Amino acid sequence: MRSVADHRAAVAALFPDRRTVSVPVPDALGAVTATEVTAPIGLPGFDNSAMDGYAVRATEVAGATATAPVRLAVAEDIPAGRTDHLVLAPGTAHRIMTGAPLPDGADAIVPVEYTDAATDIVTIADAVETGRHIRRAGSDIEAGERALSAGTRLGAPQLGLLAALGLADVEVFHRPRVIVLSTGSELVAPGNALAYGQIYESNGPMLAAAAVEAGADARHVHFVPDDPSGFLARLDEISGDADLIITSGGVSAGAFEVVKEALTTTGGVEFVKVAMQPGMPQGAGHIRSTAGRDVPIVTLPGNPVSALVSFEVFLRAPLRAAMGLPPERERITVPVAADIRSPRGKRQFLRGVLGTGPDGPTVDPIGPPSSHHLRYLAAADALIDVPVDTESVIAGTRVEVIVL
Ligand SMILES: Nc1nc2c(c(=O)[nH]1)N[C@H]1C(S)=C(S)[C@@H](COP(=O)(O)OP(=O)(O)OC[C@H]3O[C@@H](n4cnc5c(N)ncnc54)[C@H](O)[C@@H]3O)O[C@H]1N2
Ligand code: MOO
Repeated sequence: MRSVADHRAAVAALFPDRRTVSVPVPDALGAVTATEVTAPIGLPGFDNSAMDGYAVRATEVAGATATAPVRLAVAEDIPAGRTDHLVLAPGTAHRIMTGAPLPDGADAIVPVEYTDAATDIVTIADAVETGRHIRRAGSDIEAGERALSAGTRLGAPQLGLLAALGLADVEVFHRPRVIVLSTGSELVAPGNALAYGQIYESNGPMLAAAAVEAGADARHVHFVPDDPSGFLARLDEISGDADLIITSGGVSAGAFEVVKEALTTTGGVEFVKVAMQPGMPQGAGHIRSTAGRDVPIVTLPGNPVSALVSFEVFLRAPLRAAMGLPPERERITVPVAADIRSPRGKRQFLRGVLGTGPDGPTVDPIGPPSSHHLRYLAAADALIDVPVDTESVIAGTRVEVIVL
């Protein structure tokens, strides 16, 4: 049997080197910058008002109080969006709105609340110091400064900054397009009635969600029955648009193992047993489309827990690395709250729940080890990584845990 580490290396080797692409900023959510982004303009781009009010010379309103207000003629209205350069003549004020350009000569803004809001002669009942409520050009970022470092994951605020800088496109690492194809003649799409012996297809949406959660551009397509020629035809259809295909099911030892049967005939995919539980039967390689495209393919076992644990163990890290993202899952070593039995010769990834004991964090194994117990997988927030040569772990022993 192949070790987990060796199969991990085989899967990682399928991923091509990171590729840089330029994408429109609105489409870049979740991507990682491939290069540093330098501000092409300063922000703000011009001195402007931080308040709705009146642009003044601070010295001219220095003595203003409620009982001894200052009156100034309102010479201009400056709403945001005015693009002409204005000059504030001595002894006047300009009515100005938030974000509007500051007229030359003005050095402070009196908020409208401290005035009578007049449009001809404004009565100002409070003094303001020089510079008050003015947003200076370049006070957020200067043109030529670093706006984002290379390797930044683009979330909403980063996209906002890029847009504010007037950048239409951004250089990012290509996010692999992942397509998930489930196989199984027993499968029925959720929302339809089940006949006896049928089950709802859950691996497609689950694995696509796992890939999206990892950062990839992933989707699942409608499953196919256990028919090798139909399976190969579907693979060919989806291979034009995928950087990675993940299949589920049809890779173990019985009859009607559609994935193994079809891809053993075409070649290019190696089927192996990996010394782990769940997730023993695995396959990895490339398929060649009729259009001549070689697409990496990873064939996961059909048992739902096996499929998702296999994704965690083999696919999550290389997928993230391909997009410039760190592996992200934290590994901790904590005492286990109950005894564990583990199969000889297999590295076990057991579902667990993190908790707190009298001496700090602990992990509690939940559910049986067999790989159809989706319910316990859904309740777990950790995978307990039991080494291949360990057959039993006594409660209280420290174990390595992958925090989900
Ligand atoms: N004689 C042997 N039998 C099995 C072995 C073995 O070594 N010798 N390995 C077992 C192990 S371990 C696993 S894991 C499974 C893997 O089998 P396959 O990858 O061939 O998967 P299937 O047989 O197609 O399905 C297994 C199981 O999972 C259900 N399933 C499949 N696809 C989906 C889906 N998309 N959504 C929900 N559930 C799915 C399927 O109905 C089966 O119950 O083989 C063992 N057998
Ligand atoms: O390897 Mo299977 O994944 O144990 O059920």
